[in-house]
Amino acid sequence: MTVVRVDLAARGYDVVIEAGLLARAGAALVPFANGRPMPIVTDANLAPQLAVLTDSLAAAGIAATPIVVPPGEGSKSWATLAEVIDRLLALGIERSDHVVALGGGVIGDLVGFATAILKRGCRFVQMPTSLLAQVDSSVGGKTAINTAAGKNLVGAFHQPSIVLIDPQVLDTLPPRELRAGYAEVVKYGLIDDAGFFGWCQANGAALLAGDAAARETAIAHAVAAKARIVAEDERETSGRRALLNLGHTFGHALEAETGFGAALLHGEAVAAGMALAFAYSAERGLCVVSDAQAVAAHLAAVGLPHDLASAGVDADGDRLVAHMAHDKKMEGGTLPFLLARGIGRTFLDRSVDLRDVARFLDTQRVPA
Ligand SMILES: NC(=O)c1ccc[n+]([C@@H]2O[C@H](COP(=O)([O-])OP(=O)(O)OC[C@H]3O[C@@H](n4cnc5c(N)ncnc54)[C@H](O)[C@@H]3O)[C@@H](O)[C@H]2O)c1
Ligand SMILES: O=C(O)C(=O)C[C@@H](O)[C@H](O)[C@H](O)COP(=O)(O)O
Ligand SMILES: [Zn+2]
Repeated sequence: MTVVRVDLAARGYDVVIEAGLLARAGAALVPFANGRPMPIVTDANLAPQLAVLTDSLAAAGIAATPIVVPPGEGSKSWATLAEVIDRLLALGIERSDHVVALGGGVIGDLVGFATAILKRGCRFVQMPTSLLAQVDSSVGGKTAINTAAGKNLVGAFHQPSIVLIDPQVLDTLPPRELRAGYAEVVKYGLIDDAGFFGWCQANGAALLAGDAAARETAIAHAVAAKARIVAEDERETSGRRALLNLGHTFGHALEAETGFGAALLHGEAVAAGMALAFAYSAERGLCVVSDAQAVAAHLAAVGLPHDLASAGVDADGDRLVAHMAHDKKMEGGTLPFLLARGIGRTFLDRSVDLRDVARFLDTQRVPA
């Protein structure tokens, strides 16, 4: 078992990583139970995992009330948020109650936001079941839904009380989803840890082929890295946490362009976005071309999008930049951009002109 502490004083919490934890989660959840049935929000693809969890809770003397929403990014919506909140209110939820988020990043972001605003703040537990959620979204307290104007535009910082990660549940995750989550693993190397990018180059294929040791190493490494960054800059005010947004300004624009859905998953968009951020950094003379090539080559080698064409996007630069207008990093009309001086040397560049980003994107475009 690995335990990583997210050190946020009164809002601090443990992230527990242990193979087989789902079946033992009931005992771990006893301190968070209140004598009434514990609500578990999950999606319809996770029926087997929900059954294991409810059995484990029952063995610990805790009844459960499942709330099942449709799978996919579409559930990060006003409609599903309202449905979840109404169900929780109907259950008579109190502020000190815990709601379990059992699922991928969609469930974690949705439940985190629902509990942030219910009665001005109820508690929640993250039980991430996708690689992306285990290495990134379950830790750090960013919660949100999407709106017609863009990605994650309505949300709150709301930390969970505990994060329970069972790497074994990844055995049933579809390969495409595993790959998408792997993009956020690679991100940690590109941000500030060139050695870990080297680890990814050496072990990424094994991880994606199901190597349990490789995936546990990646999860523990990613969680520890994210916990450190979040502890330094919980609310993304100093610029430190913004590093976790590498590839996301491009990526969110690609997600918006493709309709926030199965055409391009979040992790896939981030993969293409990171490759574009490195290509743009190389074009601006900030990093050597061979670093940008190494990033794109690794993403391509594991089957992830690594440019506009492989992301399935042929929109022009102006159109993609228009999607960036709502980016939450926007300050006084300018958008600080995550660029890189090399692998493991990401920084926030406040001198980027969005017209130049549009021009760059046009150079990357391969018209159909
Ligand atoms: N809050 C944050 O810090 C943060 C960080 C990264 C991403 N995100 C958000 O996370 C979301 C993406 O998360 P995701 O990639 O987990 O998507 P997701 O929640 O849609 O899960 C991916 C798919 O895999 C299925 N699934 C999940 N676990 C499974 C399992 N063990 N076995 C079988 N199927 C399983 C789900 O039903 C879904 O169809 C995006 O909305 C993104 O914006 C948030
Ligand atoms: O935790 C963070 O901080 C991140 O930026 C992690 C990202 O992987 C994640 O996709 C996040 O939701 C993006 O945040 P946003 O502020 O750009 O909506
Ligand atoms: Zn992300």
